[in-house]
Amino acid sequence: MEEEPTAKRRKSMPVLPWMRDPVDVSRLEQYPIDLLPCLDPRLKVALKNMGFSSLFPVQVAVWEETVGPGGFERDICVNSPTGSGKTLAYALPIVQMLSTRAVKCLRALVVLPTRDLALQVKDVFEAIAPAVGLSVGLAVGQSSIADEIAELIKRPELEAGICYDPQDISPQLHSAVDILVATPGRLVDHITSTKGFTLEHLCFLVVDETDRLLREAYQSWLPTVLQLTQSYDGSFLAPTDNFVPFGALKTRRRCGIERGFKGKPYPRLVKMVLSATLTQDPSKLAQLDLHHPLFLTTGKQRYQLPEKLESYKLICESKLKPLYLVALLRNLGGEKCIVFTSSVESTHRLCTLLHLLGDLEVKIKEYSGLQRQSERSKTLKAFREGEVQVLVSSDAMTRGMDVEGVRNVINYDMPAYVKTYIHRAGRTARAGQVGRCFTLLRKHEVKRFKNMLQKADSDSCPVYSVSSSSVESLRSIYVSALEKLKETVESEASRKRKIHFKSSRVRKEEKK
Ligand SMILES: Nc1ncnc2c1ncn2[C@@H]1O[C@H](COP(=O)(O)OP(=O)(O)OP(=O)(O)O)[C@@H](O)[C@H]1O
Repeated sequence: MEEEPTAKRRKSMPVLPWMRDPVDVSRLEQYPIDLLPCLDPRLKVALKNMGFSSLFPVQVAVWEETVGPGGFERDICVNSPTGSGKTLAYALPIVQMLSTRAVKCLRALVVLPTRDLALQVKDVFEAIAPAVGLSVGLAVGQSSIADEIAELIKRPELEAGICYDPQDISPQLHSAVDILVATPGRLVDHITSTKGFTLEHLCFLVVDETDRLLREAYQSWLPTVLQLTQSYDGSFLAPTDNFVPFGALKTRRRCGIERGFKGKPYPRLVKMVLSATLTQDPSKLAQLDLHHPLFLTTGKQRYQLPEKLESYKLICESKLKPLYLVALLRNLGGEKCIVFTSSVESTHRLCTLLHLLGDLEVKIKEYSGLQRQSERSKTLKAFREGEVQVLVSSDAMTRGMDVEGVRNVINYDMPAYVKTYIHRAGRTARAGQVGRCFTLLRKHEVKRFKNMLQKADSDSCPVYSVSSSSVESLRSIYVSALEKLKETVESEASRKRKIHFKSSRVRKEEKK
């Protein structure tokens, strides 16, 4: 669940000086890839193969401040709406910078809060990095640690029949990847126990979904990474050694307006932190130990919804809420849709109930933190491929997920915080596409919802109505579906109790 500072804390919280003078990304236009200065032609081809012909504004802004005239002089903090293309905004400059590397070693680390997100980001790197001979690895615990190590570490070829002392071969172990996409837990596992795994050559650290990652300590992954990458040896690839014409790209960073910056050496480790709801809390940001950060944001408001998102509210009778949902889903006529609930339990209950109501001609699946990863991945794949049209999801899954063709998001339960609204709604209307977000409200929630939307710079949220006859027509099957739901939930609970009892008995017997 997203959390927000209370109004009192928000008022008293000072904004860091560098956050008061941001670069406004909304003033930039898309930029044709063909004209982008300094872009390796092989990457141009890779981007075209992805179907991209121009860079989005946030990607142009980051390019300007990194590969472009900004020259990676400062760490980059990006606060830009969901679906605005933040992944490529950091992936492209990193791959461009590493494209000239001579020796393979781990130079870029991207950390994400969940495995599904990490897989998604790895796919973006995979679409461009191989074009310039770079390899990308994944450390998320999807496979066994041994398999992961085999992918990440290159072992020397040893002669058969000879016994080697593992201590002797350790120095000859090398990274098999240039870029690593990781979740914090598995990253720490590799740091602490994988022979040959080292961050000593790291040039780029990306903390995506920063506010979410900073909220949870995850085995102190951040202090550990920072400690291992602190010493400066001057080996950073300063991009400004060769003069390059930047055309229309410009930066104000070279004007020397930043006090105390001139003459500072390049940091060996460049950090890029990004979110659609970047924290402004100084104590949280301090954990990142940013080097002269540059803040890139969109517009004046702290939170921004995608430009082509339409928000609607659907006011329902409390007891008949599921029927309003069914009526709404019928109206959407099989368009891809994500339904968000407030907890993993209600996700499961709602999904079961929708199946019991059995009135919809769409395939509905549950997607929540209560399920095994393999099950979740299977569901997500089916949703991506269009075999499943409706995903009933818990909040744990809201952030970052990029599924093509999601036209609608439904908040079955009203989100508690504006940040949650932003991340949920942001699963649609991505990359400049249109999308709709419906929020089911009980009468007493209407005012709170209105106040919440104002924080997201959105005043427009018309009422969406479903016909009362379509709700009424479902009443008769609803009563029996509710009874069946009760039975199903009880039998699942008793099955779980039995499994729990059996496994604790086995454990006790093993101890004897
Ligand atoms: N230059 C581009 N041209 C066309 N499509 C693009 C471009 N860059 C990114 N996209 C597409 O835009 C979509 C959103 O990108 P991405 O997932 O990086 O957004 P995001 O800003 O990280 O969103 P979130 O905050 O929800 O994580 C993706 O489907 C991606 O393929």
